[in-house]
Amino acid sequence: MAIKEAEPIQIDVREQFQPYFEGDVKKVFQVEELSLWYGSNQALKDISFDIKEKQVTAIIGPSGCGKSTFLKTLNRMVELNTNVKTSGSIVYHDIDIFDPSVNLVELRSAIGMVFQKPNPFAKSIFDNVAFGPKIHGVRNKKKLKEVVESSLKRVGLWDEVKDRLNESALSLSGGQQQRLCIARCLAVEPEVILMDEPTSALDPISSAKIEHLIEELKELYSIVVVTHNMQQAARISDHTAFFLHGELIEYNRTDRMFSNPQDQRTKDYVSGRFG
Ligand SMILES: Nc1ncnc2c1ncn2[C@@H]1O[C@H](COP(=O)(O)OP(=O)(O)OP(=O)(O)O)[C@@H](O)[C@H]1O
Repeated sequence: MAIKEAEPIQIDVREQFQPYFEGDVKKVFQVEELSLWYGSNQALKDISFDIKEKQVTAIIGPSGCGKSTFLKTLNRMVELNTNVKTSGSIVYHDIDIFDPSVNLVELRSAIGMVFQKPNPFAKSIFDNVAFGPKIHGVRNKKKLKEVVESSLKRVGLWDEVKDRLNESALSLSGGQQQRLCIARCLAVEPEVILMDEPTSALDPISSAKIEHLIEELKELYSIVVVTHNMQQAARISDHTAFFLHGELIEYNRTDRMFSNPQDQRTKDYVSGRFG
């Protein structure tokens, strides 16, 4: 009788030890020696780190340390301020975003942004979401309706607003307005979403909804979120970057950053000793 060869046992080591296999997570941004000045005031100093694809990266640090500036540099919105100068590079996939050939409208739709204070346009709920696609040339009404519906569904707002799409967006609650702003951002099919303290103007229940949404969205998008709230960073992010006085002090997996920070200044900040 022929002896049957034993089937090799398939153990997916990567799955079991996922957290230790970070090397093959793709990068969406490679930030190299980035510095930025507003006039003569240097707000970012020699920042270098990679931002991973389809993960949530939190930017933390005390007020004035350069978090928002860094975030707005990732899609060059910071240049809407006058007298901004940068050095170093940010490579988005394989494109240097500072290259003069980069189309800023395209860059900013690929890398969308959501702000601290919900800022819907004084237009209907429908028109807020349809705005971006219209600007990008979508004229077909059926297509626009589809985009509006799918974007509102993705942020969990559809059931709440489907019967009042023509009402003003300003009639929504703060938390609903923030989800609408996220839907507006998703409607132009970005790849990256930058969020600048997206819950700090919201009540705890609305904040929890946004946090939950961020967790869902990272399946499809790379998310970079500035937050003052350390518990929030610990809850929602995979990686955390700690900034201080315009410098990147430490960048690590969030669990390690909070359980075993390498730099004394990070230790002090995450334990609430300053900031
Ligand atoms: N438009 C601007 N013009 C000149 N200086 C600016 C401008 N925006 C920010 N700065 C300066 O750049 C530095 C970093 O500011 P930034 O807003 O990025 O910090 P932050 O960490 O996001 O602060 P916060 O948590 O208070 O929002 C600060 O010194 C700030 O005064």
